[in-house]
Amino acid sequence: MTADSTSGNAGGATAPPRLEVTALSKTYGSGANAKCVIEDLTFTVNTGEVVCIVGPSGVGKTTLLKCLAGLQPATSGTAAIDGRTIAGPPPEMALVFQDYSRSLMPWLTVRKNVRLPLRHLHLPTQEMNQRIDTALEAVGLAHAANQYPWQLSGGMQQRVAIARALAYRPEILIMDEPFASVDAQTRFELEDLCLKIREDFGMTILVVTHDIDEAVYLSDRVVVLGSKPARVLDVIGIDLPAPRDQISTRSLPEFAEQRTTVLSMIRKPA
Ligand SMILES: Nc1ncnc2c1ncn2[C@@H]1O[C@H](COP(=O)(O)OP(=O)(O)OP(=O)(O)O)[C@@H](O)[C@H]1O
Repeated sequence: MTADSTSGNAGGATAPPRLEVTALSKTYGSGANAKCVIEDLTFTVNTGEVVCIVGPSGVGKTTLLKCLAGLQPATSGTAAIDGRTIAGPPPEMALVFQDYSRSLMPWLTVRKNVRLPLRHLHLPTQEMNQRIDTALEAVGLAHAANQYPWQLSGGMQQRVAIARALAYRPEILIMDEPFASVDAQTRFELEDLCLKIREDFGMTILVVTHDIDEAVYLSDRVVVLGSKPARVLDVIGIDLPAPRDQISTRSLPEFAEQRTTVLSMIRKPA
């Protein structure tokens, strides 16, 4: 099933999109050195949706995420939250990157790492502690609050990075290949954690991943990118029953069908 990339109404019949990317292009350099990395990208993410972006390696995902996070301007087109063009880091957004080992401070305990982004919110101490406790509880790391990142496994460190984003209570969570560096079992657990976060906190979640199965498992819709320059090939609605389950969902004939749809789209000659 293919959903129209501009209608974006999988999450509600008339609700406007939470995140709206419209004809977004990014060119680095100028003149003879100009390199168009992203061309005319248009897609939406609705409130409470999980949307995955898939595409070939080096497609320009970091470039796209930097534009969405307000860290660099688009060359043309817009990215907007609730209709407001993103011109700087949006306060309602948090990011989780793949490289958790570099995003955590090794000299701070888990608790202090999770507290880092909250310093700027000037919260009363009690509320700050409550947010940290709730976030650590949500990722199953309440017991590790006083340990240091280097005392934890890779999967646990990535949970700390996710807890840090959760404690900030973003309305929109953007994750860049967040589970790429962990073993298969941990990856499944973190995928389920992602779905649980959506249920528990009602977050809108955008995930970049190279893993087609992961994209189908997690998503309400999958945005398929073609490369050189990156452009939207299709937006595919994922029609699988909820709640999703690592064994039963992945065993469904519909899962295999949707996986094949996404894969053939990626492998189709440009
Ligand atoms: N600041 C920059 N100046 C010039 N070119 C850049 C810049 N940043 C990225 N690029 C180029 O844009 C292209 C896409 O890079 P980007 O990092 O966005 O891709 P990616 O999908 O994140 O890659 P990967 O999958 O390898 O992490 C690459 O060819 C890269 O060399």
